[in-house]
Amino acid sequence: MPKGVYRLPNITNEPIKSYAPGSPERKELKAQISEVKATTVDLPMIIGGKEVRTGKLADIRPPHDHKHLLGHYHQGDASHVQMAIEAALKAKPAWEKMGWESRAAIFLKAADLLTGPYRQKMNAVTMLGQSKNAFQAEIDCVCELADFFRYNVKNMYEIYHMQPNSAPGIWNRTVWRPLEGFIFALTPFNFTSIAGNLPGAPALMGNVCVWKPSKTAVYSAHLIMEILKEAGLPDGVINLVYCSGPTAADVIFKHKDFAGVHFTGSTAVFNDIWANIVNNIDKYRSYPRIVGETGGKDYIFADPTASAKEVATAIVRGAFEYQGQKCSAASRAYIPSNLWPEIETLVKKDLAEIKVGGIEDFRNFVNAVIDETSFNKLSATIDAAKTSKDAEIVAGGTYDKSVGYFIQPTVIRALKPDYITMQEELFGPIITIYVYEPDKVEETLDILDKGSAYALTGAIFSNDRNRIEKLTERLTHTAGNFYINDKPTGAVVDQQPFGGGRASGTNDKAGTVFNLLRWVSPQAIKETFVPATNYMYPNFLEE
Ligand SMILES: NC(=O)c1ccc[n+]([C@@H]2O[C@H](COP(=O)([O-])OP(=O)(O)OC[C@H]3O[C@@H](n4cnc5c(N)ncnc54)[C@H](O)[C@@H]3O)[C@@H](O)[C@H]2O)c1
Ligand SMILES: N[C@@H](CCC=O)C(=O)O
Repeated sequence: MPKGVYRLPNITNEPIKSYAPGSPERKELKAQISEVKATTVDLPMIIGGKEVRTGKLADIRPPHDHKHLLGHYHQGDASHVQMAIEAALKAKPAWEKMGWESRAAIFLKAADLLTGPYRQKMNAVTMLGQSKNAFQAEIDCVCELADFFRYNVKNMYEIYHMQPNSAPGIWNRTVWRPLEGFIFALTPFNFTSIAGNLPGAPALMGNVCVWKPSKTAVYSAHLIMEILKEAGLPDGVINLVYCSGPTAADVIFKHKDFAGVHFTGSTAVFNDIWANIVNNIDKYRSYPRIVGETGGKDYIFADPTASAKEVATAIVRGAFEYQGQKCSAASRAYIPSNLWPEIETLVKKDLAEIKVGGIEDFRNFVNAVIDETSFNKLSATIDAAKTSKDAEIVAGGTYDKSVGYFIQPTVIRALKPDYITMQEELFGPIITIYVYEPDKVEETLDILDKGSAYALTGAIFSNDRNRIEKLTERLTHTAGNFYINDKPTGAVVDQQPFGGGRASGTNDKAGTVFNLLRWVSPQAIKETFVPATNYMYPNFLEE
């Protein structure tokens, strides 16, 4: 237990390195990419601190170069999920007794290992495994993951300082207890930082976890475990299993010690999870915490006074960075007809310059989409738009999977505002534009508001302060992260707390106190210094 009310080290956002030609970090990263590419790894599950190999191997291949083998991972089954739960529950008593400063030190050390000796390995693994270019990898798997680990510590510290008042003669205290049972962290492919944060945040608060990563992000998940182990995380606090989502769900959601799920992924899967938990509600010791950040159909709305160049740049960056595989990616835009001809020309000019290809050529702005399933869905969407009377292809529209899963950045113009790609999340480098008449702003805002089930991110562009105020008010419930004159992607921990409402999730804002509060069950303690010795209160006495 701590003997002192310790102050934390100063915590700031991890600076982003540039990887400009000639920079030392570029040279180091290229060397790491070559090394990771030349090595064939064999990745076990990690349960109770032990490496678990099943011999049932699945390939790890770069999405941009699917003939190349990076290695294998060992697939588990229901018995491994059960083992992971048992290992977590075994580790729980010692972990929850450990002083908060030791838990904090482990995650602060992990952040320093990640941003120091492991920086370029983590970048290389994420770039090769998830097809991210150097900049996209750096902002995700290094900077954002380190920010999550560090700001979670700062936020835990603030939570622990949230203490009640005490009347004379008593001392009231709040104990920020971890939850009873274990947490299930179920993570997506697209952000290594999110994958590390979902088990990391509950663990920091004293919980134990079973972590099932996406099958297309196993390599970076395994490296996060290595770093946490080196940082001193005790065995069994986080247990990494590789099996299908439904296999894990079937064991976990029937377990009496299931205490909560920390999920990021698609809305359909989250709905399935929620229903599964409801169906098993009688089995649990406590009401489980359900935290899920899910899909988006994120928008750009340009007002007739907006700058065409600024809107065009936001479209190109917002829709096509990381191949549009950000939950925040701009995937629908409402553009006034007075600006459209200029915006169309500018977007086409940028897209003519943009290079698409593998991650080793650092000039490539767009890399491959995550897998063949995604490639097939996106190429079918493009083909449907080509033949639809309600849409036309403005730019891109080609694709090729012979070497990697490449989809050319594509702009579709919807000729009616409810065309399918204006409503549904695609998760790829495709944006759909609806051109509206400048005298129809109000009607268009209604279409935007009701046109999709999601409310994750949104951006407005305008050069008129009164309109900015009106648009901000009118669109209040359409986005958990709302941008004025900026693209809707690239939220930074501690600056733009991230998460959305409606079908986009529970909006618990990763990296903040709001999220961490979901992983604790506060206990109020009242201690009386001189206890009462007479049961009577004065009002019962005779006159
Ligand atoms: N709101 C956010 O903060 C945020 C951030 C990143 C990604 N996302 C969303 O994530 C999605 C992309 O990621 P993805 O393709 O990895 O998502 P996904 O929903 O396909 O998978 C997420 C995780 O759930 C598992 N899973 C899949 N089916 C399951 C089932 N039936 N039962 C239990 N588990 C199951 C997967 O194996 C994976 O580990 C997009 O919809 C994107 O918008 C949201
Ligand atoms: N936080 C990221 C999105 C994470 C979802 O995939 C952003 O703001 O672009």
